[in-house]
Amino acid sequence: MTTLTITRPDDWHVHLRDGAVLTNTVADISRYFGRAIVMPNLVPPVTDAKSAKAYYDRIMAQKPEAHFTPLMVLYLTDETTPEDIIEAKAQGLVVAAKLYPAGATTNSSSGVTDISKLGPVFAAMEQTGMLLLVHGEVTDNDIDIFDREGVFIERTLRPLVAQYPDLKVVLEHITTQNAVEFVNEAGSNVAATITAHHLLFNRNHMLVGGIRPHYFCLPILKRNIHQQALIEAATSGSEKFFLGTDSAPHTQQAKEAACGCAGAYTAHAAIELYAEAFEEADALDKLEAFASLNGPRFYGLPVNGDKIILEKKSWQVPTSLPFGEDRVIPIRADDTIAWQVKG
Ligand SMILES: NC(=O)N[C@@H](CC(=O)O)C(=O)O
Ligand SMILES: [Zn+2]
Ligand SMILES: [Zn+2]
Repeated sequence: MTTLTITRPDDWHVHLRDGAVLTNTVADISRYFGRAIVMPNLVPPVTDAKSAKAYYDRIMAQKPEAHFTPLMVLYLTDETTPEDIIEAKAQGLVVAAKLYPAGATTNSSSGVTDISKLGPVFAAMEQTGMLLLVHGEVTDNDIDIFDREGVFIERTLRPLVAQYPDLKVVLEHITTQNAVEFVNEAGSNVAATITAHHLLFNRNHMLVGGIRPHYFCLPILKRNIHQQALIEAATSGSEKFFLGTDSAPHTQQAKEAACGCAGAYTAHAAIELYAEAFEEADALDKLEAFASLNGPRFYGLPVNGDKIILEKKSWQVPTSLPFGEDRVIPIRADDTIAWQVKG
């Protein structure tokens, strides 16, 4: 049987949500990931050291596998102060702060309305070495949803990166060739995460033969030339690109609705789906750097000290999975995945 042994990977972008569903999301994410950057877009959001500690404790109360550590993130709002950053950094659980342009995505109504007012906050992040994670989409009604990432890069991100050259910035869940080019051309302080679903799918998967709500996520799946650019970036060996699942569960009812929520659930089989994408690109030898080495290097954290083993052994994904009192439909539901993690 074909096997692949890699250093234990980390997930640099995941939504675990809160309440009863933590039982399911924490079990899935901690199965083999060493660490996960836990997104703060709860209602209300995680905005300071105190709420980050409380959320951290709720995650740890689920008794994740011993190899797992959640890394916490502050949600930037118009009210965030430099003191919030300094206090969170000193507390030690928070490693990054997240910029959601107001209204860009799920639970982003408290997001930032005027980025120019956050100057002192970005300066404090630069000084304390706290990373800035960015949901990179503009929200203007007149900008087409397929163009929102590209416009955000030119209008907001390029000037921001120029203004704060020492700020470490991760452009999250990139979906376009424009984003790949921007990150490649930027300094070593700029990196990006790429999801498994943006490597495996393009907008045809979501829209041909019927509308498939479980493929609907933000930033939205793009045309195949962009998918190809993401595959090339992830498998290029460049240290600037690393694994971030953006596994973002919503209940089956919330997805299969007249106005369905954005988000795809991949935490049930994350590294397995990435392995498929890398195998398809004939680049399995590049998976370890992308999944296990580049992320910690960029965050200034040690690489995990142990290994996991992937086996080429097809398995059937269930029709749905438990999600608190509800069900979540995972990516590849009722279909097979070619790889399995041993043990
Ligand atoms: N990716 C998504 O489609 N949804 C995420 C939010 C986000 O990461 O933008 C969610 O929280 O549901
Ligand atoms: Zn996002
Ligand atoms: Zn996300």
